Amino acid sequence: MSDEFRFADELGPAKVIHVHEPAIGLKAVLVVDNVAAGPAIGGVRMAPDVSTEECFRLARAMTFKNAAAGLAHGGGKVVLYGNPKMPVADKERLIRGLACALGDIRDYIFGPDMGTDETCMAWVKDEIGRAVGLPREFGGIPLDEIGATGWGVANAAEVALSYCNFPLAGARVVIQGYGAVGRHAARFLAQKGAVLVGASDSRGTLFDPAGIDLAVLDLLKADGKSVLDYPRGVKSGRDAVIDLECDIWIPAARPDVVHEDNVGRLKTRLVIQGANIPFTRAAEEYLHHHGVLCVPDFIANAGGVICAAVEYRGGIETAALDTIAEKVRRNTREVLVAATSRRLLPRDAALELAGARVRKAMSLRRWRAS
Ligand SMILES: NC(=O)C1=CN([C@@H]2O[C@H](COP(=O)(O)OP(=O)(O)OC[C@H]3O[C@@H](n4cnc5c(N)ncnc54)[C@H](OP(=O)(O)O)[C@@H]3O)[C@@H](O)[C@H]2O)C=CC1
Ligand SMILES: O=C(O)CCC(=O)C(=O)O
Repeated sequence: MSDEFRFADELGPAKVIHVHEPAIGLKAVLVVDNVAAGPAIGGVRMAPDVSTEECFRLARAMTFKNAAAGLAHGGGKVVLYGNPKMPVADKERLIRGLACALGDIRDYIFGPDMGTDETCMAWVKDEIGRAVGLPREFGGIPLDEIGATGWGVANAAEVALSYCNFPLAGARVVIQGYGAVGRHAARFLAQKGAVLVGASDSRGTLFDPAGIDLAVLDLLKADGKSVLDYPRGVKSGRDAVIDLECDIWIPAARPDVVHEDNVGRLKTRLVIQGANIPFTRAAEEYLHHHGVLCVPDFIANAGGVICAAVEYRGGIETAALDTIAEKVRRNTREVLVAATSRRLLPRDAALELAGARVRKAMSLRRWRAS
């Protein structure tokens, strides 16, 4: 029993489901963490090296994110083993197979995450009638296409800057993981006068202190190319993104990229976490003690799931963007006020805020763990 319940604590997880269909090479894990506030929403992450532990940690982050945002949803996540860039017919077969396997788990609502997008969600909706982050043609709000999470990240950055000693206009930004979250965060920050000086992807890092032309980089990425194909700047390995000097550093890729052994290399003044669980606690503590403000993931990157919740209730894109700005700004302010006035790690202030809401929701349910 101890192995199956190795992640169990007073909040969850409610269900851990292992999906295996050898006939189509389908291997996946669903973690439904906590459903006190309502059915869990959280994306499907497709990558070759995911794990059950990563899935649990991401599902827990969704529990806190959804509670902090005041959504009528608990937290969950799916990891799907495979290369997200596989031929589209193979990917469609896997996603449709996954949807069918989990069709009866009604307390989980599918959404997009790394390696999946609105097209994948359309396949899920077609199979089981239950998905968010859908294409417009299905009446959805395509959250990655409109940059819902990047919009929230940019709003969090604006609020956080009132706790830093520099303006957004002219601020040098570095993005680790120039994908759906990263490129839109760069776009919204650039609209406010910030300058993208560095960006990385799975293949390497680009640095151009003169400022990267977002339109040129976006075209390259849309064409399946790398930041390394950008015509100017200095190119290096993907890990080098940690060393780039900047004012705002935004992780927007995989977990635990910054940890106690490399955090000392960061040369920045503000971190806004676009990715889920991108820094270890030890790294956040290090930054805190060195005066670098770090806005935690489940506060800063809630834009995507807020958009998904608005879509789920039949709302429209402008309502989603307004709701994201309002909720992310309010939560960022609340967390930073608590953190500065009580000298807390911002993550601890955020956990207090979200944890209290989860526990309150649990206390109102018949079945509760505490
Ligand atoms: N999409 C959303 O709305 C939300 C996403 N998030 C989180 O944001 C993060 C990014 O998600 P999303 O933008 O959707 O994902 P995407 O797949 O769209 O983009 C991920 C980016 O990270 C790069 N990347 C992948 N692996 C690595 C690596 N090992 N080192 C460096 N870069 C890497 C990819 O490179 P390449 O282009 O070469 O593939 C790509 O540029 C994830 O943590 C996700 O959970 C959080 C909230 C909502
Ligand atoms: O895509 C969704 O439904 C929710 C977004 C998500 O998974 C996340 O916030 O990490």
